Amino acid sequence: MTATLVGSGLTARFGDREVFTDLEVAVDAGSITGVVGRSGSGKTTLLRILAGLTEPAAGTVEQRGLEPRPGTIGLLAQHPRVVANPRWTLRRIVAEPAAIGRRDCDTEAIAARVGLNPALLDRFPSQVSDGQLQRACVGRLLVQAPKFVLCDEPTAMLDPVSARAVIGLLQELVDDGAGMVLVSHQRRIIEARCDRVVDLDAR
Ligand SMILES: Nc1ncnc2c1ncn2[C@@H]1O[C@H](COP(=O)(O)OP(=O)(O)OP(=O)(O)O)[C@@H](O)[C@H]1O
Repeated sequence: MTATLVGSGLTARFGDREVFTDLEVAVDAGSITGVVGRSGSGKTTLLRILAGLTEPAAGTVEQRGLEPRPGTIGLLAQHPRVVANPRWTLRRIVAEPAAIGRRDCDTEAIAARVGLNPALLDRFPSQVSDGQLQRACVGRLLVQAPKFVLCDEPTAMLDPVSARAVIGLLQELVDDGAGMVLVSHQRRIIEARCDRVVDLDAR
């Protein structure tokens, strides 16, 4: 059975404001579901609900065809600095999922795979650029190897070369069988990469 992450009848509400109502979203293993919509339409809120970080006002999120276990969902944020622990070196950020699972991790090899100079692994987030930090976060995802990856504008902070590299690495995760939800304002990326698209403006 193909593993699928499914959100059914999702409603998000903050105070009196309903951000979206009765939304259906699904992503199968090995495919990409794009999420588009104007600023404030609820893209980040939807990812947070799918990740279990925000409770929906109505609706359910389920992982079908999978044994529930920690680490099945990975997140890649728009602003890596907001999510990266400032007191951890990039080495620890990259290797932490392996440490949690008591697995070995060849951090240098991961750094090479994501195009991060291994000399940067012993620096802290404040000592590297946004692009370098985002590459470390992608390396962490490669170590985590989640079944589903939720990406919130993962290239918004990056120059075009780094952006292409990050998209290529994310595509590798999908080619290896992960299901991905990709929020992007770049219609070109959405049209080229996504198997399904949820348009929060078309509702
Ligand atoms: N914790 C919160 N409390 C109150 N309102 C919130 C909260 N989080 C989000 N909102 C509101 O919900 C709406 C959707 O926000 P969200 O960040 O999901 O939009 P978005 O589509 O990701 O926007 P952008 O493209 O600008 O990142 C916005 O009006 C926002 O102000």
